[in-house]
Amino acid sequence: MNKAKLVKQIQKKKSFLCVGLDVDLEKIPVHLLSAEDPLFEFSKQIIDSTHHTAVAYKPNTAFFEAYGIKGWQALEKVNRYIKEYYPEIFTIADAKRGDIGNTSTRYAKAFFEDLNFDSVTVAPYMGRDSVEPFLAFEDKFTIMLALTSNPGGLDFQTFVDENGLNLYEKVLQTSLTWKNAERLMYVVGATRPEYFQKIRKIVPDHFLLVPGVGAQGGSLEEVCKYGLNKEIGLLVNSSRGIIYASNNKDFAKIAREKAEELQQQMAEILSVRDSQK
Ligand SMILES: O=c1ccn([C@@H]2O[C@H](COP(=O)(O)O)[C@@H](O)[C@H]2O)c(=O)[nH]1
Repeated sequence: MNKAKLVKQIQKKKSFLCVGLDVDLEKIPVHLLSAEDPLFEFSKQIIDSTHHTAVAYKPNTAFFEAYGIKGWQALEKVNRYIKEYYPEIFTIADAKRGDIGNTSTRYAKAFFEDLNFDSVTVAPYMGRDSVEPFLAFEDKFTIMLALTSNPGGLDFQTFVDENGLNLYEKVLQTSLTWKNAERLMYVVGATRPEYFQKIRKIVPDHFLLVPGVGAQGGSLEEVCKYGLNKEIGLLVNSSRGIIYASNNKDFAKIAREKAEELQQQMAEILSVRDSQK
């Protein structure tokens, strides 16, 4: 998918919601455990009940990989289902890959060609040659970790160098010099709203994937204050806050209500912003 299609969908739905599919068999409603493929069945019902509110789905691959071959098959089925029934929706394999060049090429092929995701998350720690193989794929996006939402995110990412630059700033600045840098997006945690203004100065035009709203306590309003750009430029993710809002038979209905709540807050923020233009 290209950026123009993503932006068009965001404007049409008045939403920049990404629903995270962190499918844990210990958390899904018990009646689904007897389904032939519970990982897929749960994901499918969540997708069918939230697709009108969401512009992206983000299966976290760990939750599928944990179930071995069956998990990989379910992951492939989930992406294929979205592509078949809701082709306008952007898909993110949250896999946090990255390795020496020839290995990264194989990871990129796995997620972009074999599994056909629109994007994959990548850790930047191994540098240019570990990320550029992902960027070689046209109409695919590489979402690089910049400033993560977890408490340990500050262990290294805010380390300051001799020029006074935080590590996450160095990562952002350096990545802009890489080939096909326009195919980058960046992960910035919703739990770090005080950093968004600085980050937007370095990457004013790139999309930011923002996890941490909902279960991790991040605030949508705070993120939007400096995170929004002229094309909206945000994909705000919520996983547990939507998909596990109920673990009874009504889980899909409740997930829909939670997703609608977030989408309505987004529409409201966009309408206030438009009225101030
Ligand atoms: O900095 C990061 C990077 C990735 N994640 C992932 O996003 C979701 C968040 O789930 P919630 O249930 O909405 O908290 C999950 O898959 C994480 O692995 C992140 O949280 N922070």
